[in-house]
Amino acid sequence: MFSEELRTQAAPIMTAIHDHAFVRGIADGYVPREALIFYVEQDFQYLSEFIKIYANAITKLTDRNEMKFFADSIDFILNSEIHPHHVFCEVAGVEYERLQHATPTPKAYLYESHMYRAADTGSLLNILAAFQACPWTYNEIAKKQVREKANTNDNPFKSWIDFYDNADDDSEVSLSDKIFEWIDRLAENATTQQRQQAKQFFLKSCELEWQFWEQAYHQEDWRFKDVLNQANTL
Ligand SMILES: Cc1ncc(C[n+]2csc(CCO)c2C)c(N)n1
Repeated sequence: MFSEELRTQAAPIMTAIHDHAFVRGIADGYVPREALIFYVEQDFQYLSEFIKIYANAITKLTDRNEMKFFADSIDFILNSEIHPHHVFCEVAGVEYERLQHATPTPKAYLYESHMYRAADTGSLLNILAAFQACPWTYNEIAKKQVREKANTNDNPFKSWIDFYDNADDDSEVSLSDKIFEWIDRLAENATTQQRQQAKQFFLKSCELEWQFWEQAYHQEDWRFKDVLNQANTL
C-alpha cells in the first residue's frame, strides 16, 4: 500500500517530532512563553494560507463528497482550530487578537510556498500528500501523549492534547486515515513517477512540520526582519 510506504519512510521524521522539546513540553506541561507566542503568531498566518489552498483544491474536483471534504476542512480550520491557539494564549497570558498580525517567518513562508507548489501541479494526489503531514503528525502526537497519560487535569495543555486526539474521532476512522485511503485510491491509477512526486511532497511537508516546532522553540525569524517591517510602513 502506498500510504504504508509514506508512513514507513516518514518514520524517522515522526520520531523526531515526538522527541522535539516543544512537543515534549506539551506533554510535560511546560513550554517557554516566547515559544508559545511565536507558534501562535506563525500558525495563525499558516492556517489562513491553508484555507486558501483548500479552497483552490475544490476547483479541481467534480465529486460532491470530495468537495464536502475540503469544505468541512475549511470550516474546521476557521471555527475549531482556533481552540488550540486559545489554549497556548491562555498559558502564555496573551490576547489572541494581538498575535494575528505577524509576518510569516522563513520556515512558515517555505511551508506555505510548498503547499502552493503542490496545488500548482494540479494533481489531487500531490495536494493530498502535501496536506496530509498536517493532520497526520498532529493526530500521532496527540494519540501518543494520550497513551502516555500526559492529558492529566493538572497539565495546562490537557485540552490541546484532547483536541487533537478527538478532532477526527467523530467516526471509527480518523481524518488522517481517511486521507490515507483517498491517497491510496489515487495512487493505484498513478505512474511510478507520479507516486514519487507525491512522496516528495509528503516527506517535505513532514520535515516542515518538524521545522515549524523548531522555529517556534528557537524563535527563528528573518535576519533582516526590521527591513521587511519598515517596508510595510513606507
Ligand atoms: C503547522 C501546523 N500543522 C498542522 C496543524 C494542525 N492542523 C491544521 S488544519 C488540521 C486539520 C484540517 O486539515 C490540522 C490537524 C497546525 N495547526 N499547524
